[in-house]
Amino acid sequence: MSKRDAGTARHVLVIDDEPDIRELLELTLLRMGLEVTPVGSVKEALSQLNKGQFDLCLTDMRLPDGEGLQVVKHIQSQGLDIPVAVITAYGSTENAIQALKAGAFDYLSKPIALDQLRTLIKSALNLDQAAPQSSGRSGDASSRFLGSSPALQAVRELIDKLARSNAPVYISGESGSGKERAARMIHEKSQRAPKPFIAVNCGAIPENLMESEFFGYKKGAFTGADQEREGFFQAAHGGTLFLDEVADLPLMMQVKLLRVIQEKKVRKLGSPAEEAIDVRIISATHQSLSQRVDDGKFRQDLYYRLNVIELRMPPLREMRDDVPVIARSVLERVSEQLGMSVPQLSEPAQTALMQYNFPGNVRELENILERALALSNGHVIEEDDLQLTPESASGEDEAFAVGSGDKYPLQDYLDRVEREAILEALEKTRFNRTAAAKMLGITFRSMRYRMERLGIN
Ligand SMILES: Nc1ncnc2c1ncn2[C@@H]1O[C@H](COP(=O)(O)OP(=O)(O)OP(=O)(O)O)[C@@H](O)[C@H]1O
Repeated sequence: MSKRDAGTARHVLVIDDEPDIRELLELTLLRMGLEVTPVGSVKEALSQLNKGQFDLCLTDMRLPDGEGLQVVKHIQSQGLDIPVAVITAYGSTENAIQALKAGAFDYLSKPIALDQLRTLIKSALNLDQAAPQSSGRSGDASSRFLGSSPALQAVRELIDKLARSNAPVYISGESGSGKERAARMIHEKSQRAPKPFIAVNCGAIPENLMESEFFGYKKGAFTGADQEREGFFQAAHGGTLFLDEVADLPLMMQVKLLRVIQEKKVRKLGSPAEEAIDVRIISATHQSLSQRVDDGKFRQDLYYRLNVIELRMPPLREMRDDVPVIARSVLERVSEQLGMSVPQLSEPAQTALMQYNFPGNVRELENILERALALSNGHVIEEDDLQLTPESASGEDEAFAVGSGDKYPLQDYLDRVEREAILEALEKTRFNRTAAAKMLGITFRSMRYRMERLGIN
């Protein structure tokens, strides 16, 4: 049917009972050089799926003999490798989310905007890409998750599944547990891999700049806007936008974000026109987002939109057996950077690490090892070089450890107290030195000096 390359045209199954809409869909797809089989019911759809070879399925949600959701579920249960997008009634968020949860690739709301339809089709079939699935980087050590504990295996499996969808993903997990790394992996394993992955720390953008940073602006939109600029959404077009620390978004921005996600359109500041965007949203925070909703700090409607599928990153203490493998890889990387041979971990050092609680997770493990390497003789890392804080070691969390230690010499004792206080503040502020200094009531400069003196990295 395609006028361009009939032999290789991709085949789309279109399911809609309204003749006008079916025709509109069919025409648009044909113009894109695709082959189309239009049907009007769930029954016909299932029978076509059982006998035909399709590259994409586009289904209305409400059909005379059932729901589009049945088609989505059929495709999943039969293990058919076909992306399926659903068409939902205007404003029916529930339906869209239900379909995404059931495994739909994406959704379109009625009335169907043709630019959005085309973008969705291109994204699903990867029509823009010269080499689909060219995500060679997913196997790189830099983007791999090390470890073989059941918790991590489950994460890997879910990442593989999520990479085949366009659904928003919410990644929960403690600070330093690998949330950003997971987001990158989902992107790199997905069809979006050749397009940008834009990571944004929502807590780090001043509130007054947020709108222009996210949506871009036209020249002259405000004083100082001397040239047009793209926002994060435009920059991530075709790819993935990773909203880290999403709980920190101010409420005013939450409303705007929700609108963009719902409409799949953005408007630059100072521009009269909206532009269609095709961006997959992955969000993360170390805080409990549902608690933020309960506290009235996070909009429930946005929470539902973002948290369509949740990926929970396990804390390192739930995967203690993986600590040696991860530690080895960190030591290899750091020693290579320093141009030295890879040091060994002594038995007691390894045991101590495996028993440690790691409030800062893999990132803390990396910091501990980098510091230990500097303190060690360069060949073997001993337990002492690790400088693990006793109150974080497993099983010793009740007592404030410094209190019970030796008070002489006084300087050592005071250093231990100071170190405990600083580490505690750092842990509580997710290793944000500025916030930790504030909590301790000292200046940032003094904080830096004290950390340096005590060898805290
Ligand atoms: N399983 C793993 N194997 C190897 N490295 C890992 C693993 N998990 C995390 N890392 C590494 O740990 C560090 C912290 O990970 P990442 O930045 O993804 O955490 P995060 O949860 O996003 O942290 P934050 O909450 O502070 O933003 C990174 O250097 C990452 O590469």
